[in-house]
Amino acid sequence: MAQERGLTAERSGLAAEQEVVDVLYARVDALRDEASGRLAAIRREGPSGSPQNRSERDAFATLYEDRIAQLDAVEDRLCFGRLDLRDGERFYVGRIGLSDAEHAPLLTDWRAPAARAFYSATAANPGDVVNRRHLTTQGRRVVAVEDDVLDVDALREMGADSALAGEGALLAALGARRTGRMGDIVATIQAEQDAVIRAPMSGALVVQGGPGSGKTAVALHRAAFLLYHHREQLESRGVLLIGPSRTFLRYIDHVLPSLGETGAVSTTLAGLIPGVEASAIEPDESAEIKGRTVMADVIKAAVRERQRVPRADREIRIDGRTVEIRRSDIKDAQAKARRDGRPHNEARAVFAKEMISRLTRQLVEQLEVYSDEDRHELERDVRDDKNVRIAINLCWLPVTAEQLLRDLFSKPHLLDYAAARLSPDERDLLLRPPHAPFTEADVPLLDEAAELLGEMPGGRARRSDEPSAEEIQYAKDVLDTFGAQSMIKVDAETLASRMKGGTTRLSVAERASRDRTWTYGHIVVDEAQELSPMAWRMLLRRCPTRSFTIVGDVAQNTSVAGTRWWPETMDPLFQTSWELRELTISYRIPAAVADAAQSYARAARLPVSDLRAAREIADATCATRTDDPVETAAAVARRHAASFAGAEGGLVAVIAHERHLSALRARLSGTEVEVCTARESKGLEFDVAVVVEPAEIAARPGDLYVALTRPTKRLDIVHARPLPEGLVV
Ligand SMILES: Nc1ncnc2c1ncn2[C@@H]1O[C@H](COP(=O)(O)OP(=O)(O)OP(=O)(O)O)[C@@H](O)[C@H]1O
Repeated sequence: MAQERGLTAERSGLAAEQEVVDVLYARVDALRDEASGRLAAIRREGPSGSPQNRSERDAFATLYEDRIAQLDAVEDRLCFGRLDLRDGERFYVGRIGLSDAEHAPLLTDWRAPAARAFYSATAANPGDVVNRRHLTTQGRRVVAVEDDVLDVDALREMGADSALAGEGALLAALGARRTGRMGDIVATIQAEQDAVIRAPMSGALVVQGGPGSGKTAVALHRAAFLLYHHREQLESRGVLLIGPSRTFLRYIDHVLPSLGETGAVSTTLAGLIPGVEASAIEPDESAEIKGRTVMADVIKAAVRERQRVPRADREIRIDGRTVEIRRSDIKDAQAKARRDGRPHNEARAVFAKEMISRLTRQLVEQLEVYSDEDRHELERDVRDDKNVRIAINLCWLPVTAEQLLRDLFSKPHLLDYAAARLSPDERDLLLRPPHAPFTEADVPLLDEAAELLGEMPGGRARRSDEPSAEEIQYAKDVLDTFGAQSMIKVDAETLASRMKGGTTRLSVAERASRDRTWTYGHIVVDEAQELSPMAWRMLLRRCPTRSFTIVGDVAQNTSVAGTRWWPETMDPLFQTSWELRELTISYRIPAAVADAAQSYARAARLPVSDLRAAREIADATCATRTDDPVETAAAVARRHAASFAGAEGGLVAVIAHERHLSALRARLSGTEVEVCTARESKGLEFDVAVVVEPAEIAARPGDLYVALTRPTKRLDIVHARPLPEGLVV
């Protein structure tokens, strides 16, 4: 355990803590200097030596760069806590673990087992902790200390200061103006959140919680926690984080680096298929059909349709001789190719080889050829014959996933064949022009198709950037020789990949994002209630160990194909290997906003979780009835934005039905006010949310529940029509 050594132990208060914090920053500076020195030395050597030497140097340079970036990222609030234990031990908790030059511990990583008590000890259940101290820093300066005395008697016996402090650090964090970028909560993680973050990695952990209960924050901290504790297992495969939109990913993209982690790949579902753009919007009705599990069979049938048997036998001429393309041969060759188990495009080679061999046999019989040499020559002739190639292609058509889907949804006869289990009306809903752009609901179908089709002939056969066993062993030897393992914390497989990448810096994230078939060590899914059964299939393929963290709120579901009840979705996917946890406190919305939103949600029969707000704020809700909601909403938003124009800033959003967006944007141009739909606001938060005409947004009740729960300080409702039932402000 990181006992305080060489640091002033007895004095409390700002000055003493400043001394401790100074030592910690000095240590970070020293480590950064050391890494920079080593990096400079490598760079000084320049591009000399053998290619092997050069790629080793490049790999180490990358690792030192990563280390420097990691030390830079922990600059803000490096140390935020102190624990005093019953036996007199004391240690500090921070973003990373640090030891002094003699290896004596100085700072305990927040993810280490020893730091757990910092988050989980309570007055009712203090364990060994007598006092928990929160340190608030600005830059490198300690500006406040605040104690949670967990065992007052023990503290008195120790003769220490017993002044009680409240939840200042948490409330200060919650009350801070929003910047449009999510921050980490490492200094103020609450006990129920900590239990989720530190839960075991195996199986699926589903976290249900109302708006603002910290699901996103917890999911990100859990990713960092798992990467820390299972580094060997996770670093080479990476952790995948799935978010609902690119805007959302931008909103959260600072959090993991601030926790010192770069091993996670953040993307949307569409981002999992390199090169696919899925930006088109489609009606809910067709999106819902595309999300159903039956679509897996539809895609399978569409692929199978590319393996055709002509109506009749036919003859073709090869070098003046006639051979017969027989239906029976085609059927046998197809059966052989299917038995092979490879995806359609790759199994084509088996089919073609078998057909060529059968056609050659016909020629051998006609010509009465006996020598192997002549037989091979005939086989070559058959293989190179254009008519044979065409005939084979017609019976086993190679196709890309994109083309398969375009054909399926634009050719009624194909859809009738492949989707016979859908009703004629449902099939009509799926029809669209051949060059219509892809939608989000197409993405899992494209993935399903790509899985069944495999690489096109002539496509990439294997992942050439993956290191072999020998290359990994070599990397292990290099690590041992350089003795750098402890400083740069890298596993041999990662180093081997980087060496193999030569001068190109290929991180796990980069390799994974280029490869549709990449499988991850763990997957974190945010806003998971939105995913359709087909989307879940897509994600399961990417994590064969089925190690998932799934966070969401069924009451905020805005997707017709999404989840309304977790067991219904999770049981078929994970059988008994999943567990449900709940978060019950909202750290975002003030109490009055929580009451209004929940009362509406209950009236609309949404499956709401119980939610207590962590804060009460006066005048947190307001409703204005007006004949012109757009004009009034713009005026209200402008007024709030003007009040934030001072030094501290603050974010204002107007959330409205899509049809008002352009009018609102026109009225608010030149201001910083965000204008968006309820769905676009999903997962985001603002100091003030102005919700325009709730009755319109409530066409889908989950949309309105999302819109009402975005503000951290104030909800302004502007309406002409009566408010939906249950919405009382
Ligand atoms: N323990 C905490 N300390 C400080 N801030 C916290 C804590 N937990 C959550 N927050 C803050 O509360 C806000 C809401 O958190 P978050 O976005 O993770 O909630 P959510 O449950 O994902 O919400 P939604 O369901 O609306 O997407 C964020 O600003 C987050 O930083």
